[in-house]
Amino acid sequence: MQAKQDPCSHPGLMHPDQAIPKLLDQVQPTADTEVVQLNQAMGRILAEDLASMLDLPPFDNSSMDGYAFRLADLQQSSTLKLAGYSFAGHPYEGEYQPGTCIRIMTGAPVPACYDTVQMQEKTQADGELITIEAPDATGTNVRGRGEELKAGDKVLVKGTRIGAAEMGVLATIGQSQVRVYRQLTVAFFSTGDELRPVGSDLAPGQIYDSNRYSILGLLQKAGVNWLDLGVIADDPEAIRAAFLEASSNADMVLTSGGVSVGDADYTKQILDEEGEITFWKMAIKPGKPFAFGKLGDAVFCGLPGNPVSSMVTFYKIVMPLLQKMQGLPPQPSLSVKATLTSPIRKHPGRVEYQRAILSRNDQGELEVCTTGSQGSGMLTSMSLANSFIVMPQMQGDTPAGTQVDVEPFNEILS
Ligand SMILES: Nc1nc2c(c(=O)[nH]1)N[C@H]1C(S)=C(S)[C@@H](COP(=O)(O)OP(=O)(O)OC[C@H]3O[C@@H](n4cnc5c(N)ncnc54)[C@H](O)[C@@H]3O)O[C@H]1N2
Ligand code: MOO
Repeated sequence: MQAKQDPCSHPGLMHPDQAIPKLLDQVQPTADTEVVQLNQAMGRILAEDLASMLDLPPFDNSSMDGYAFRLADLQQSSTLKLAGYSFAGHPYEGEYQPGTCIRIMTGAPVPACYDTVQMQEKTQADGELITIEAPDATGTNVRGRGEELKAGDKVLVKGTRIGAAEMGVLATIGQSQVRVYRQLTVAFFSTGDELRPVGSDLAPGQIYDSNRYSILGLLQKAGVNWLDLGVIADDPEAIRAAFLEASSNADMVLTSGGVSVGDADYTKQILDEEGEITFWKMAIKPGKPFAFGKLGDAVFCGLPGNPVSSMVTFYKIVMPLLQKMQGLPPQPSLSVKATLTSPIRKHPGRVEYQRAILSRNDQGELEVCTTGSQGSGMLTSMSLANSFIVMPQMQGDTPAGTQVDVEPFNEILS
């Protein structure tokens, strides 16, 4: 017997694997760059390849507190005479005398006349006489100049998002400032007469506007500037005015609500009049009604009003668009297989992103269960989740015990 189709699906809906590349073709990376000080560079995207100006490390140095010496000298006697000191920042500058060693600290330069370091715990000091347990090989405990990188080697490539490690790497190669892509601005607002801002009282039939806050959180994680235009009433002229203000101040205009077929769903209509609508509706659940287009020079994304739908469409569609516009290369989404521990009810017709909890069982195997009810208005299903179970478009009901595809939330959602 044929499984019952998703009643909200119909044959015109495009699979996200087809639709997302088409949408990506319609946006371009920003060409604008600027130079920022390194302490302002966190989260920004590198606009140039960077080569090291230095060998790394820049000089031979000790990886241990101990003594530096010539390994060959230990063949005559395991006791060497202390000739001086090399501390980090204070190199030893004396001449080499056979049968000598120097006291050396971690990170201090190993003078060219010595080739090996022994850690303090494998030595014995008696005044200026140091008895050393011979290490296995010449060069032990010496971090050689250039062993990590040679001057001129490429260190970071254009399109890298600068995270904590990159901040440190840039400092290591002496970069006090860095050229990055211009930070994008996203203007956003919610539409709906039922929406009230937090901090106000609710009259019958009203709810708090939550989408603006989840979207704000996502935009902050995405590393863009944002312009919050608040809640706009279900009024064509108010929406038109908001569109114009948003599009003249931003690279992307993001709205939530009003993209379906209801009597007060004006977003698509005004977009059609003021700009261009190039795409609407995708075979995904939640998030089927998603509007895409152009508004002046800005890219327009109209997210569905249901709170989970707006987050899922942001994550699956808006995020890759923003990443491309910011100058990032395509970011692959990671997927793992896990065993479903509770059954899933699903109609064939749309790819479903079921909010889920991925964990390891006592045997160390990955297992996954949904967060429970999957209504697209139930935002707690997102806050409880650490992953999506991705159910293929034509999949129907699925029993516990099945291996399913799971996408753990990336840094944008966690
Ligand atoms: N006849 C049809 N009706 C609906 C369809 C359909 O295909 N045919 N699709 C449904 C699906 S799927 C979705 S998703 C929604 C999307 O509708 P809209 O984008 O027009 O959103 P609204 O109608 O404005 O709101 C939907 C829902 O979400 C609540 N909402 C809206 N904005 C916010 C906000 N900022 N914070 C919190 N909650 C918000 C709103 O009160 C509604 O409950 O359409 C279905 N209908
Ligand atoms: O696509 Mo809607 O987002 O199912 O609720």
